[in-house]
Amino acid sequence: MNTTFVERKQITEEITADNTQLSKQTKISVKDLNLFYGDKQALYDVSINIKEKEVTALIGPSGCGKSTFLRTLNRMNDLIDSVKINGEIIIDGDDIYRSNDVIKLRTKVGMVFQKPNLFPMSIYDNVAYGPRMQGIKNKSKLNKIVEESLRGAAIWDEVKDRLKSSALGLSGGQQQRVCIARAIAMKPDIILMDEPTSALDPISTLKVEELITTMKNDYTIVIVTHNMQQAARVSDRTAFFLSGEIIEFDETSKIFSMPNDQRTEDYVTGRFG
Ligand SMILES: Nc1ncnc2c1ncn2[C@@H]1O[C@H](COP(=O)(O)OP(=O)(O)OP(=O)(O)O)[C@@H](O)[C@H]1O
Repeated sequence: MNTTFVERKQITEEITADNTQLSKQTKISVKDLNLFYGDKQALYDVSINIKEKEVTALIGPSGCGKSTFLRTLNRMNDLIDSVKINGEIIIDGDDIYRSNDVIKLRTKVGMVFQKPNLFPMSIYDNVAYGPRMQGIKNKSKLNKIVEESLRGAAIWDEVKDRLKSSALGLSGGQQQRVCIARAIAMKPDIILMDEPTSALDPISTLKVEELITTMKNDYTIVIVTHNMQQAARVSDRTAFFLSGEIIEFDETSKIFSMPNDQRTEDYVTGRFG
């Protein structure tokens, strides 16, 4: 078949656009990651590609290394002296353990912890804290960031009339959403969540889950959860960890309905763990 130059150019552009789309999809690429606490190995040859603007759930029994793995993604384990790491974690083309700019990394990769950990200051100051540390002093700029972040965390309407009140006066569920707003205020690309609803009541849990589902339009989210229903409800892909290894990583619907590995099936059906 003879194609004209214009047709060939168009086809090439389409293929390039497709490839760009494909290469854009992996946000975090982890290869052969091993982590040791002193002599004790906690992660074994972990390799995984985490896609952008998706929710990836990390599941597995207690002590299997989910939180340890999550913390490698923004180098939180660097804070522990005995930790040794080898392998590769590439985020947006940068090997994060070869670069020394940990502050930049933690700006790009925000984190929300198990228990709300707001500072004993006003709601406004909690959310404005990070941007102020980055040197933003302009009042109207800060107001805008605080409002956008609280809106982004689906808590604006509940707190807009009490921004100057102590954040610690909020309910646990509200505090956790302000923690999410505080993470959003740093304009991250990736948000890591370590069992973000385990300290919350069922209604607050549902609100945070709804929030996570809408947030994936803007952020890549990696969440550790012990709650199988939660993983099934909020995530696109799920990684099953066991004894420091990833046993299986696939679309969440597959992991929960037709896993490849018997150990995954035993875990998701509650036969162990
Ligand atoms: N700071 C530390 N020093 C030494 N060992 C640690 C440290 N943190 C975790 N470990 C060990 O590493 C292994 C993995 O722990 P990790 O907390 O990552 O597991 P997890 O899957 O997140 O568990 P859980 O679901 O109970 O939170 C465990 O054996 C744990 O005891």
